[in-house]
Amino acid sequence: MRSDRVAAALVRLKYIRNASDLVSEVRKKSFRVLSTSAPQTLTEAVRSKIEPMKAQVHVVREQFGEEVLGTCTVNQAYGGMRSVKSMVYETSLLDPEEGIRFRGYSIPECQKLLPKAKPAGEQPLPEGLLWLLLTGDIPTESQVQSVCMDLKQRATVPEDVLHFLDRLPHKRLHPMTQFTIAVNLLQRDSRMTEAYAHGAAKSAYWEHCLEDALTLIARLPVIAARIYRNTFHGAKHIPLETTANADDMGKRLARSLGFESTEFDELMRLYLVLHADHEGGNVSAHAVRLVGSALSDPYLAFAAGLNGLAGPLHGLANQEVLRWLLQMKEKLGGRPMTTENLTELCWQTLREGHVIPGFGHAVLRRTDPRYTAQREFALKYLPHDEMFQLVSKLYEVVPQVLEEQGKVKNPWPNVDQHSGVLLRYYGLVESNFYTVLFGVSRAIGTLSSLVWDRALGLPIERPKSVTTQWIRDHFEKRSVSA
Ligand SMILES: CC(=O)SCCNC(=O)CCNC(=O)[C@H](O)C(C)(C)COP(=O)(O)OP(=O)(O)OC[C@H]1O[C@@H](n2cnc3c(N)ncnc32)[C@H](O)[C@@H]1OP(=O)(O)O
Ligand SMILES: O=C([O-])CC(=O)C(=O)O
Repeated sequence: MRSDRVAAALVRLKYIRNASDLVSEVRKKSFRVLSTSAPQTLTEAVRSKIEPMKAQVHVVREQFGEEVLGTCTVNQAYGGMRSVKSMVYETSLLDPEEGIRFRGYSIPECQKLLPKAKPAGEQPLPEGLLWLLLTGDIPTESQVQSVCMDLKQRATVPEDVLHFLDRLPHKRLHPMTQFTIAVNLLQRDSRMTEAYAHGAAKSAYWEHCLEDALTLIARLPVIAARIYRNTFHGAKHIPLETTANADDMGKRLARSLGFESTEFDELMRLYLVLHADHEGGNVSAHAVRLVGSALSDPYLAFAAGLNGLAGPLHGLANQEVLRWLLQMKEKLGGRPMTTENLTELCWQTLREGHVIPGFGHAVLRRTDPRYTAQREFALKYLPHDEMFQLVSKLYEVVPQVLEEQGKVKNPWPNVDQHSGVLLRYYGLVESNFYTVLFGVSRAIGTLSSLVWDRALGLPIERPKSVTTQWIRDHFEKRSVSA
């Protein structure tokens, strides 16, 4: 009965043609309005999706609201809640075997379908991914151009914030610490916080959140470049004129860091796309969701995500990988990169009680497709690079070592195993900085998702915790009464 009423309402709203369409529409990955004219701005496009999506959520909750989505065993509660299905996150979904899909599209599909830089770009523009994540649609060329222009206009950071960053003790503060300081400083510009203070309606939060998200995403390359040049290049900043004709985020990032090659522009585009989103449960995405659920604005929420990304088991692993690879080369001395020599050095790492960085994953059970995409880039542009050859050889060696060790659930490489050698090849050798680049990209996914959290009016997150004593009492009582 309830679903009949829902169907009738949806027919009235033109989301479906008749009640029998309801079930098939619910099964589709996105709920599209039947007749639309293509919106030109991102805000209009998101707006056009909100009511249909709310209707879809409504239908799903009506139909399946009391079904069990996942269970949580005592071991899972102690074990980082691994594979407990207890969140809904719309922008991407991770399959353990296949890897990430952004709004249903795999990485190779995104590389094929998303618009490229004119005239000869081959990698997808991050602005296109942003449109896809926010709306669920592959954008047209002109839609992507509108996002490029919008972000370019927003890509300025107040002088006093830059000067504050200039005065930080760069040699003593990790670039990720400088990065979170910067994002917190920018928080004073939050439109969402301002709107909340002026009594904005809950139904309008998403739009303020989107405003903040776009401004923050646009500003992050400027901040990243400032930190990079302050920390590693004696505060010699790249003049603004140099980036004036950089019309997309990838190129702007490359140029403001101080790199001039079009190949590096392409690498930055690819990098920003690959690292953007990895469903909702990873540390950075979950931190953004959690903090945002208290209605902390996107700046505060994203700063929390960055702090999570800065951990060595998560985003910082890319820094650790490059260090480990360089140590490995040093330990090899002049010896060749044979299977035997590399196997021995991997065992040495394990015997010292360390993880092998860039291998393993909490969810993936095969080679990360983000690794594969970077490997393809390397095969095209730097096949003879010695460090790439080391990474290639480790692809053969490490999984065997980890299998033999016997405790790792996934012996295959993840995204972080590959990024450093690409950056290093083009001269970005300062591995301490790598996670900042990861953070610039992660904003695209986590903030898109945050906009949807507000659009759907998700409540404050508050799972129930229990104590070890509670678990004992609960299950002991149960076995007595059985
Ligand atoms: C962008 C990203 O965040 S991708 C991940 C980046 N992180 C890394 O590359 C760091 C190296 N990898 C790891 O530490 C892990 O594989 C993680 C953190 C990614 C996943 O952790 P988990 O889900 O707990 O992995 P898993 O269930 O396979 O762990 C089982 C055991 O194998 C160990 N293990 C997992 N990966 C590795 C590895 N690469 N090298 C050595 N041991 C490992 C774990 O430490 C754990 O040991 P313990 O039982 O003594 O505590
Ligand atoms: O999914 C995870 O847990 C970690 C990861 O690869 C990411 O966040 O990119």
